[in-house]
Amino acid sequence: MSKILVSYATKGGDTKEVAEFIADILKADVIEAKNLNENDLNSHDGFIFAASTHGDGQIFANFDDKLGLLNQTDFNGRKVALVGVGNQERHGNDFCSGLSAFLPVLKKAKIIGATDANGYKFNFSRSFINDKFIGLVVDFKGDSDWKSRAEKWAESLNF
Ligand SMILES: Cc1cc2nc3c(=O)[nH]c(=O)nc-3n(C[C@H](O)[C@H](O)[C@H](O)COP(=O)(O)O)c2cc1C
Repeated sequence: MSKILVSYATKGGDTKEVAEFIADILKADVIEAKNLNENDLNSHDGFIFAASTHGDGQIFANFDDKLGLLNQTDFNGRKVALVGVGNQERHGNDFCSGLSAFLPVLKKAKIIGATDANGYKFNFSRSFINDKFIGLVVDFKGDSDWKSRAEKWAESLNF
């Protein structure tokens, strides 16, 4: 069985809750991104990286600080799924845009788990590419049903 690591960055705890919920379903290890190191990356077969969007559509700083580490990692075809947490009503011009910061540093990874925009209303997101979000996006404060969305998504992943 694949050994999966969920790593998350959160400002106020929303992304932590989402990450732990998903990790529980997949029986995955969980680590906060600020503690993520090379050893963690080398000892797992598949990954879920979860980050909220802050600032002007930026990935939350604690994962921004780890993008260099991810860039140096040879994912060698290993699978990575992405989770963005944001707020479509207040930040509909950049809904979960920060998630897109992972794309340039995940060279050689196989990115899985793209989703469609069903149920969302937003103007723009840098993470919405070719009519798909590049991963799961969660409107934590605006979507009281985020758990069923996240559960379906987690169960659909083929690590
Ligand atoms: C200053 C600030 C800027 C934000 N900018 C965005 C944004 O550009 N896009 C978005 O989707 N959400 C944005 N949000 C909403 C947060 O991503 C959202 O509240 C999220 O649930 C926070 O998760 P966290 O507690 O894990 O950091 C912003 C929130 C704050 C406080």
